[in-house]
Amino acid sequence: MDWLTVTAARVHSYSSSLVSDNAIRIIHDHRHIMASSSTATEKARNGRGPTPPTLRNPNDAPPSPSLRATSINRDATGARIIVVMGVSGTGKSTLGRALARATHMPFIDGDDLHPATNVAKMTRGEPLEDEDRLPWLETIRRTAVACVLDQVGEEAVEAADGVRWLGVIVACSSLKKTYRAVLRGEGVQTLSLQSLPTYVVYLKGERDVLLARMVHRQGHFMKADMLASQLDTLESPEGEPGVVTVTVDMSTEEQVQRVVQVLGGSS
Ligand SMILES: Nc1ncnc2c1ncn2[C@@H]1O[C@H](COP(=O)(O)OP(=O)(O)OP(=O)(O)O)[C@@H](O)[C@H]1O
Ligand SMILES: O=C(O)[C@H](O)[C@@H](O)[C@H](O)[C@H](O)CO
Repeated sequence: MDWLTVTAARVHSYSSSLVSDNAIRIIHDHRHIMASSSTATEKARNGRGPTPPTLRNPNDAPPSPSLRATSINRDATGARIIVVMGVSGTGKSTLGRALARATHMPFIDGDDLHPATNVAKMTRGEPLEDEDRLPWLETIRRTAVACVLDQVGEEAVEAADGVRWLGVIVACSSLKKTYRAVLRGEGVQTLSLQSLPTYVVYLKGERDVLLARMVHRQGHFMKADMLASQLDTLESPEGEPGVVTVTVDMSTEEQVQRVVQVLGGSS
């Protein structure tokens, strides 16, 4: 078995006990997306076709210092989770995807991990409560950790800012301080990586702007009349460690630039 297979098998066995099938699908989708984006970057850089990804056998000699700095080692040193948070309609999915493109990190949309019962409840216009959100938040943390484990030993692709970003971007409302604690790994049982550093990008916006966006948004289960409960539930993360605030009146590009400026290179 090569290292890729070992990694995939480990993630699968890890995931099967702690992470849903949907999460496994998302991780595998990311592998595909990352492979495509690496290929595109490679082609753009040297005008040639793709080169196979560099996969390291864990029994090989330790990597040179320069390689160690640009790949996730077996303890996932250098990797981090970046959570994009805010109430409904702030642009978490939009910014999360844009950040993933800019940094070549994989992206997990927390909405894709809601159990059907949560989606049904929100579709009926009923706000979620702590007991609905806590198991979902644990699933998000475990999926993010599994996604990082899946990258162990792989070289990160250099982003336009020259930084090789390691880890995963997650979009999740993360409305309360206790929810963010779960996303940071507090009290969540995982097989490893309890200390994977977690940063928060806070999308901050005024009610009127968000309401206008939600009213105009088509085909989404979360309707505009849910905004009030979202804002009532929100506990601002400002003042907590590792938080970058961006406002919803900034363009997505400006938001990406701000996050890259603050978090680029730090881990
Ligand atoms: N920076 C921005 N400027 C203007 N419009 C934006 C910006 N970011 C996102 N939008 C728009 O706002 C709407 C909500 O964006 P998005 O779905 O990404 O938000 P969200 O926080 O993920 O929402 P939800 O949590 O309800 O799924 C979309 O129509 C999107 O195109
Ligand atoms: O914590 C929550 O109440 C949920 O995460 C919501 O925020 C929705 O999932 C999201 O807004 C989708 O529209």
